[in-house]
Amino acid sequence: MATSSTNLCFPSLPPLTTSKFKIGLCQLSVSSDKNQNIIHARNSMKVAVDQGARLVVLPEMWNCPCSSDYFAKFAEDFSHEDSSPSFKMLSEVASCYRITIVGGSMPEWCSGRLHNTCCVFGPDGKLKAKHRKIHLFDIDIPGKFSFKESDSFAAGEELTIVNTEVGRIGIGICHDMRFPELAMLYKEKGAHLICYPGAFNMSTGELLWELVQRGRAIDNQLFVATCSPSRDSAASYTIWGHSTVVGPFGEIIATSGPEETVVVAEIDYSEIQLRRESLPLEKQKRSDIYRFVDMRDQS
Ligand SMILES: O=C(O)CCC(=O)C(=O)O
Repeated sequence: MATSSTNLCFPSLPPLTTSKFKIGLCQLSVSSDKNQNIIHARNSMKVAVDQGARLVVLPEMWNCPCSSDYFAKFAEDFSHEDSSPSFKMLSEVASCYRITIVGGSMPEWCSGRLHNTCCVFGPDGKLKAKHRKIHLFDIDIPGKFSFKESDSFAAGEELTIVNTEVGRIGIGICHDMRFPELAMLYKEKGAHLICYPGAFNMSTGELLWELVQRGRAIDNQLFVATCSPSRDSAASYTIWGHSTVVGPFGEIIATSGPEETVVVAEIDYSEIQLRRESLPLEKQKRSDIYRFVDMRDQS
């Protein structure tokens, strides 16, 4: 089968002994041929690994066009690995190169429902975590843009934070990034990094994509990484692109344009401690005066 990989393996990499490692973001072009998308993702991950990436992140909907015409047709049931070629390929690539993969997102069938799901694999090829998108993207900007993700998918119900060989990682998918509460909870639970596979569009991308991820990073003084599909200007849902790594001071460590590319950047978790020491937001918080009261109860 075209996704076979045995001759591409690396010898096993030594365990991470410092707080530094390289992350690879595979900003992929996605077609309406699922097999082609799988081969393409595999090849792109090899490019990231060849540049030293120990953690590879894929885009939201890397194996399926971002369109309700395709989600159900392309969905896989991950509980049957043999009938889930996308899941199988991610597991093989993780074990073959001994890397951690945050596997973007894919449409998943489970108990008759469709979810927008991210699978995280460890260097042994085993599934470490599965995040189902919690906040579905329903938007209507009259005359400009409308999309109703909840017509296709059921929302996930759980946070996903996972210990990996490359730190403690919180997972969100695209619109999940707009909700600061989720990132705050990940910070509280000890995340070093939050990965958001995403696919912002042309109506929100330019203004908000970078702003939102920098906001999540600086509020919580941790690393944020986003990975998007590349832009296809002819597609019905035109994607913004610009996969990015942000540091705990809100600084852009690496980013891309809209085109297909692999971004590889170094993350140094010791920066988190430094930033938190020099600007101790945690100590400065006034939890004694923050009250989220529903004002309707006061009237
Ligand atoms: O929040 C946005 O502006 C875009 C979100 C999105 O594209 C998505 O969740 O798929």
